[in-house]
Amino acid sequence: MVSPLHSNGRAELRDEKIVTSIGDLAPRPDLRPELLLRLSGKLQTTLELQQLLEIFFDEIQQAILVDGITFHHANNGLHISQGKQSQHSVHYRLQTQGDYMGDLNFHRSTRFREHELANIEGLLTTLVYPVRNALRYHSALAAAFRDPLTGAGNRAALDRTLVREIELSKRHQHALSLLMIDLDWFKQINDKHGHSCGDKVLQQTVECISSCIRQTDMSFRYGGEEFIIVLSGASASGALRIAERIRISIEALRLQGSQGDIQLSASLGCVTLHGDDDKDSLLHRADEALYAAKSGGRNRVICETDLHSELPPAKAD
Ligand SMILES: Nc1nc2c(ncn2[C@@H]2O[C@H](COP(=O)(O)OP(=O)(O)OP(=O)(O)O)[C@@H](O)[C@H]2O)c(=O)[nH]1
Repeated sequence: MVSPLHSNGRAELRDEKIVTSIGDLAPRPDLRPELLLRLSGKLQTTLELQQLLEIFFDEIQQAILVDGITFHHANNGLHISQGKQSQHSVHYRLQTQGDYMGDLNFHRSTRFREHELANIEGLLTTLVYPVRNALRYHSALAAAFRDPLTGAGNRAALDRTLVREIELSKRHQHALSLLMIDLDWFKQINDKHGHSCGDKVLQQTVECISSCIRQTDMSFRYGGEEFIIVLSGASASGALRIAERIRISIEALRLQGSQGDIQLSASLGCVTLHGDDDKDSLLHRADEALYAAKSGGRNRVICETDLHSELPPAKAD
């Protein structure tokens, strides 16, 4: 059912309604049937949420003047806006058969009138199922790029991200750093406490890493107990600070295994993009730095600059 909730007296004036299904909201007489038909047809041409809302925003202008719309999905962090956000807004929660499908706000500099709200609701009936299909498509796509055990990005996601971030970094001349992280003596944890305990350690490691980085930084599972962090905008010194923070946090984890406490530590390689780098050369240098951290005693961070400073000085002729 549609249940209005009015709240006035704040900077943003909001009305709130819930759209539960197409059946709840019958199209109103002052919406031309051909408009609804065309809108429905256009909304079926894409599964991309961004494009869907673009089409919706453009088309509804023929029935009602709206300055902007914003869509927000609390569970998967989606936030999309079209047009501009004005002082007045009306808010709808979209759901079908109990499935939450996001929140949609309509914005305007003047308050919406009753018959306009009725029109918006009529228009919304065309959007409910296309949004549901787009959300399912989005989830399927996200799952294809996620490691199912830890929720970190998988190798395919890493490849795509690195190619994109390297290109952006070169185009906009901002720094890009990468950390390669490998848990120390992980085989012994599996051997002593069992494989499922090892799995939990991997999950907690990813949680720990996520708590040390920004939401915009990206973490990936590179191999069994090996992870990559892509730090967009981070210089070598910034990346080193983050790497140390991760190393200390992993060492501080208190984990209980089937055979007693687990003392965890990790080794990290830290590299920063050079002008002539591509994805493979960057990963190769990170791997070298990580190898040096392992052979240097583990539970440490090695930067590529450390590697070079260890090289013997060039011989004078
Ligand atoms: N539980 C669990 N173990 C895994 C998974 N993937 C890989 N492994 C294990 O990770 C272990 C990696 O062992 P090694 O490569 O010898 O590395 P390590 O014991 O950490 O030693 P160093 O890296 O040299 O410090 C192997 O025993 C793999 O079976 C997984 O998804 N779950």
